[in-house]
Amino acid sequence: MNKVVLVTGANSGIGLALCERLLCQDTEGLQLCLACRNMHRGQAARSALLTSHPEAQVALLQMDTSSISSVISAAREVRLRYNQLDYLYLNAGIMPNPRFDVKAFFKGLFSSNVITMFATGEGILTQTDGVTADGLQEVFATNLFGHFLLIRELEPVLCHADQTSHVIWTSSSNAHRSAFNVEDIQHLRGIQPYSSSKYASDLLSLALNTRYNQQGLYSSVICPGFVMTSLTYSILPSFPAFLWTLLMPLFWLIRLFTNTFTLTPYNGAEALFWLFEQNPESLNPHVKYHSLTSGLGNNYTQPRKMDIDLETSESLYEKLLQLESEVKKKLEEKLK
Ligand SMILES: NC(=O)C1=CN([C@@H]2O[C@H](COP(=O)(O)OP(=O)(O)OC[C@H]3O[C@@H](n4cnc5c(N)ncnc54)[C@H](OP(=O)(O)O)[C@@H]3O)[C@@H](O)[C@H]2O)C=CC1
Ligand SMILES: CC(C)=CCC[C@@H](C)[C@H]1CC[C@H]2C3=C(CC[C@]12C)[C@@]1(C)CCC(=O)C[C@@H]1CC3
Repeated sequence: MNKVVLVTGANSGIGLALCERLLCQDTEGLQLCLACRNMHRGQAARSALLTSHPEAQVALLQMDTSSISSVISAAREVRLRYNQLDYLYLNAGIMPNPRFDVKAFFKGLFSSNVITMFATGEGILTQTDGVTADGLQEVFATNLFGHFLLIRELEPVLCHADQTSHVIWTSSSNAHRSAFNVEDIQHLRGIQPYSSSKYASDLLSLALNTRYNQQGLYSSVICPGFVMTSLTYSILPSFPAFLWTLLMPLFWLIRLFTNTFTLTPYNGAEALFWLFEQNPESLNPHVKYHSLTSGLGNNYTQPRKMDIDLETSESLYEKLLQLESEVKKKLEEKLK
């Protein structure tokens, strides 16, 4: 039986590396669906995958996770194309207008917190958020809410009594409880929308397991480590990509102290790939699976307990359900 795998944000970075790794492992038994907001970039990714795996079944799906109508019509298309979805990788993500606090970085360098700072980016990154056409905070809509809506819309192909399906979130070590407020789930009143959205995905994953395990749907979260992709290049915009490459020897050195410097999309996709091979029923809903790379360059996956609780995860879920019904009502009124 072919396994059907849908990946959001599949046209670059960690998402594309995951697709490449999945096809290397099993070209013929997979039906890959690349969900991309930009079809030109999606086509380029599909062509690159088919060049190295000409026999593979790779489909494209247009979806902008920040747009309610786009997610709803993409989900409708998925329901038409497939009877069952085995894996749903929720990987698309943004960190817009990042601000790198140089002063805090140098202060952190000479503190006992230096390893945590390199592993999580804690205390040195803030962002300025935008607002989507639907009136939602952009980071929340793209990284979390669009994906939540997608799961809800895909229930008929994800929930089967006799078969399990696995939803896998690309979260982050930058997901901090301190950045999240259940009274402000969109992070309207803060300067760390990225961290808030990733913490919310950790909470949401737990709530999904509570509500859906009996229907065969399981959810897990991973952290890819620090990976050089367009998302990280944008952190220092005046720093061209080739300068980042020049820093590689320094990063390899840092890797001797923190195995979270996975650096390449291939390494970053380790935990995503590892989860593909696991029985979802055997996984712990309270842990995050980290992609790690040792000083010698060996990849492995390690589970680490998350700083989350059931009560907050349930409150978040209720608020997401409420927002879902509000946005759907608005959409219906618009279509009338
Ligand atoms: N790089 C790192 O160090 C880390 C990354 N992560 C997470 O990994 C995930 C992948 O990021 P990474 O590979 O690093 O970065 P990339 O920028 O390379 O990949 C992000 C992907 O998400 C897509 N995307 C962005 N916005 C939308 C949208 N509105 N609708 C649909 N797709 C969208 C992008 O598409 P497009 O090409 O059109 O922009 C792209 O394919 C993200 O969730 C990120 O938060 C987590 C921890 C560390
Ligand atoms: C010498 C030098 C220029 C070091 C780079 C320092 C920082 C730019 C990086 C150190 C740790 C990195 C990190 C991220 C971004 C870049 C750093 C702050 C993330 C926040 C990127 C997005 C994530 O989801 C988690 C990453 C954690 C580590």
